[in-house]
Amino acid sequence: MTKQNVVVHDTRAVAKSALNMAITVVPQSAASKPPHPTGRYIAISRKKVIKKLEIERSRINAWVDSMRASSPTHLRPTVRVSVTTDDHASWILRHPSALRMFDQIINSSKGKQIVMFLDYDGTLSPIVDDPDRAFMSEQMRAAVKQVAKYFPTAIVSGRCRDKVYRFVRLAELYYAGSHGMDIKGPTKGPKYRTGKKAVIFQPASEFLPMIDEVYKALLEKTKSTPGAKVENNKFCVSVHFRCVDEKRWTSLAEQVRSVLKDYPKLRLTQGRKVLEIRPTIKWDKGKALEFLLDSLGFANCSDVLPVYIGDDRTDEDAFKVLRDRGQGFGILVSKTPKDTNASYSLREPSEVKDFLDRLVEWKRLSMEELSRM
Ligand SMILES: O=P(O)(O)OC[C@H]1O[C@H](O[C@H]2O[C@H](CO)[C@@H](O)[C@H](O)[C@H]2O)[C@H](O)[C@@H](O)[C@@H]1O
Repeated sequence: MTKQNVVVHDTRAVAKSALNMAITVVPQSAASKPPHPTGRYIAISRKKVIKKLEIERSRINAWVDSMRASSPTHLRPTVRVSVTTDDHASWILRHPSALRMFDQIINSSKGKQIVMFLDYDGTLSPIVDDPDRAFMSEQMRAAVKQVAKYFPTAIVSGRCRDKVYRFVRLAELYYAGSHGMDIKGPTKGPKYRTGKKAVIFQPASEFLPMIDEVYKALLEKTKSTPGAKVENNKFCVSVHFRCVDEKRWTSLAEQVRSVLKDYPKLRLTQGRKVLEIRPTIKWDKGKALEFLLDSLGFANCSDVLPVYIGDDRTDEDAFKVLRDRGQGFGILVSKTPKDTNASYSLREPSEVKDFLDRLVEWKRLSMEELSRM
């Protein structure tokens, strides 16, 4: 016998076994027999199992590498100057400042209803070490409140909806928490075109017990890593790397992966020094944006201009939806060049506030003008 095969009992178990290495090894002769009529089984070679493990490992390394690359401590000063000068100049040509292009943006809104979508962390509030202390300023709250007076406005966040509501505290907004998997309409304010009462939508509710379980398992698994923080976002979980010594990032990512191997219905995505665990359902911030437009009565309408402002990879799903629809535009909040589907850029939350203030001022003046006619 020169070769052995691995026999497992369905495709989901294949993935599970590949990660656990809890595999049944049988001789080639047995594995090559046709499947038993009552039990489904497939054979995979040891080579394939090893390949899967290698893929997993390189995925972990890729996450950690990209987190490192975006960490300012890893940019050598000499490199930083030359790279940012050239790259930034050409990037900004492709994604000009939304403040500088304000008049152009406003011109494209003629005859259309602007609908505002705002991410929370890094967009309305500055990034801080402690996720529980990511407060928005009173000035930003006032700006968002004014925006919501004139335009339907939604907060779309990876946070759990209740938590983001506690930070924002404005009842007149739509809130899409857990990356859009928990949507609720405003308890006050206009109902726009639909005339519907408050919207509630939770496409991943069946995952609640699983998310709770994985949250507890992650807490337990990562408690040996100083600085690691696990945040329960109701329909998803965040594992924070920000306060963890970079030397431990790979082992923390492996801890996360080792918990996840038992949950094939969950997947991992990456944000700003955070790994996010969420259901494999086809739902993201882009789908949430489309759902909200439909709920507001703007499905298949050409007289609507959705504007989405966000800073994170997960916001790219929404930027892409707008780009694909050829309707409205995304604004990326970033000081450094990044691959993005957004049309415009803003450097930081203070510029987001300036943009919102200008939008409100423009709307107020144009309404005054209309009333004088
Ligand atoms: O969609 P968002 O509203 O941008 O939420 C994405 C994640 O944001 C939070 O983490 C980020 O902000 C923290 C506070 O500034 C920071 O400490 C962390 O490093 C960032 O990744 C939030 O805590 C996560 O749960 C969200 O998934």
